[in-house]
Amino acid sequence: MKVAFVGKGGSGKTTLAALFARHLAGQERPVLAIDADINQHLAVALGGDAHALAGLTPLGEHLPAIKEYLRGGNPRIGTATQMVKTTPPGRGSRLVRVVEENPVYAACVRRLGGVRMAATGEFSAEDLGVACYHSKVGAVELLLNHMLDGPGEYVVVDMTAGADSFASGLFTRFDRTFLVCEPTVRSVGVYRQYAGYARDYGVALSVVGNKIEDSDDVDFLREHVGADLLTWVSRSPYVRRAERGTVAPLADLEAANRAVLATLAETVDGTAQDWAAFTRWAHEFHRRNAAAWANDRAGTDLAAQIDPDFRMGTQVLSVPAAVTA
Ligand SMILES: Nc1ncnc2c1ncn2[C@@H]1O[C@H](COP(=O)(O)OP(=O)(O)OP(=O)(O)O)[C@@H](O)[C@H]1O
Repeated sequence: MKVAFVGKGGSGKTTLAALFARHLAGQERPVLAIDADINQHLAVALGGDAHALAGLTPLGEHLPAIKEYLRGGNPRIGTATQMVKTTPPGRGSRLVRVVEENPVYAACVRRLGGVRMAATGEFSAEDLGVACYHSKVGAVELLLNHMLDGPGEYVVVDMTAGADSFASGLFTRFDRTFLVCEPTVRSVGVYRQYAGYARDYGVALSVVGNKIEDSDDVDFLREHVGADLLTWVSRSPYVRRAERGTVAPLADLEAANRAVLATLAETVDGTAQDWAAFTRWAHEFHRRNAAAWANDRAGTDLAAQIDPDFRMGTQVLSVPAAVTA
């Protein structure tokens, strides 16, 4: 399942993405965290030191080699020792799993705070002008396009702030997008913008309130975000200590905030169950459809016999009223 954290700059995307990835890793679930934020702070939020980012080979700087590998080629990514050693079974689109051995991961993925992570790379002078930062994000988009992630496997992406996160198609690649929202007019303003795009492009969006101090904060979010408000994280002394360089075990996070991480995981898994239900429906539909054709009964209202529609996140997939030629 692919999960994005988006929201206004400083709202807490990186903090919550890191906590969520640590929560999943702590439960031995396969997870890959990716820092696709212009401000690359995920490594430190996971518990890496100030030089942690420097130890990561950036995905964004190896786009051509990653492209070549995913096409079935045998490129050099990172150092020579990290080159793929086997010849692929012919050219064509190569798929990757959340956890596997491949030259892209060997070069670009490192374990930090118990979490496997990769990063697009820092914004640099070359990113100004013609080649913008989003060319770096292209490497993540490509990787996600080729990713086979089943239920129970997670890719957690810390996206760049505000409207910039929908300047590339990456924002449409997620099974669930968590919009981190402080109880402020500006943070809610970013939600409104994002909600419009989410509706237009079928993005499953949930709002996670952050830095909540009292019931007024919750009421404010409820008023402005309505049913999209999934849950909220309180202003946290644990996070404050982490900000000063002490990333303590997740067990030390306040219980209510730990419960929020479980809610996020359940929400993501709920999306997976919806897909599983849809897949079962689709198989049944095709089985009956094939049987109807075999018996020359095309035109029977098979779909209606199974189930009229399937709810998936915020979308309802309408099933055709009748099976016709
Ligand atoms: N629940 C919380 N309680 C206390 N402080 C928090 C909480 N969430 C985030 N913060 C603090 O808010 C600041 C911004 O958080 P963070 O860097 O995660 O935001 P961001 O949205 O990723 O920012 P950017 O847009 O710069 O990438 C940090 O100092 C972080 O420690």
